[in-house]
Amino acid sequence: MVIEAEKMSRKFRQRGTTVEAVRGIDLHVRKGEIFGFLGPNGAGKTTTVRMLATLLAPDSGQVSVAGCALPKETRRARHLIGYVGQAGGTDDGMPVLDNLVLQARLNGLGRTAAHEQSRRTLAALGLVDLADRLPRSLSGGQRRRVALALGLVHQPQVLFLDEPTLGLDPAARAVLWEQIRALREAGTTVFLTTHYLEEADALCDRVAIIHQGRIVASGGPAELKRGISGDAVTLSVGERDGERVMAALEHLPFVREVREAPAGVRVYVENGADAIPSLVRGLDELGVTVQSIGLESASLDDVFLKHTGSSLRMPGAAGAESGAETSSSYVA
Ligand SMILES: Nc1ncnc2c1ncn2[C@@H]1O[C@H](COP(=O)(O)OP(=O)(O)OP(=O)(O)O)[C@@H](O)[C@H]1O
Repeated sequence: MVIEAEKMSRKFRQRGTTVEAVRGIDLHVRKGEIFGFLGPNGAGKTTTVRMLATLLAPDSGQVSVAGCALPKETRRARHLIGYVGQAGGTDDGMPVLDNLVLQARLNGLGRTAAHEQSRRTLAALGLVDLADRLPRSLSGGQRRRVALALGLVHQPQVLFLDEPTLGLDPAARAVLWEQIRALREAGTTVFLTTHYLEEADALCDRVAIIHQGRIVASGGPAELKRGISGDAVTLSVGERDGERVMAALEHLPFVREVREAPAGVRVYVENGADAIPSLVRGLDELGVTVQSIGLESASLDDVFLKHTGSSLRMPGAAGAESGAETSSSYVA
């Protein structure tokens, strides 16, 4: 394992109150995989990634990264890992190339090696044209790619990325995903935090889901979704009828589970297409009008929902995103 954490915890004390940001988590990340750490705002993602990247000391627990036991071997570990925080870490008053050279020098490379490695990294990420630009003049997507270059310039074995695509449009996000996949092909282990379900699903070999400082599920995205199995049918029935509908549908023999959803209910069944006519008939008998019906395969959000009781997709929630997963909707 390239990253191992056992019972890692961290509290913060602020103005007389204590926040248990990370509550005794275990992590095992294999060499050469993209490992996603998925959770909503405030779940403990940044605190965890900063502890693994030697930037914050845990209160308790055992941590080893790239074969270095922390905190004992922090200095050695720092040469073997790269870290890209949410702020990106660029010096805005310095051209992109100089930023990289400085970063390489800080990581112990000599002057010539630092220049060579900086140019090589810019070329690998398609950033050669930006070498003389100041970071503040770049687009959001370009800045993220420069931040990635800074994390990579000393050729780390393990790269930590804290919300690498936060706020980027889908096209810029897709470019970064390709670059992160290319790192995996080259043997780099990538540990990234995200609150985008789609990102965890599409990019990561394995994920851990964190909620209120605890890991509630972990495994490959497909494996986690198989644990849910079947389809999810979303029925919009208006808030007034939600509870009555839940009670009625729970009793149907082919229904595995019913949960509250925005403006309606979400029903878990083996085969959604087969179930929809019976669900609509059942509601019709109750005198409930169905405004719309959505059919999806179980998603990582369903995994999140199962383990936490809330959805990352609820309106206004951290992970809410539109059109992230393929779904078909019918208006009844
Ligand atoms: N330096 C600090 N002082 C006090 N509380 C902190 C500090 N850092 C984090 N916290 C608290 O710890 C909890 C976890 O925060 P953390 O930043 O790790 O979450 P996160 O999952 O990364 O969230 P986000 O997606 O918003 O970045 C939150 O309640 C946060 O307010």
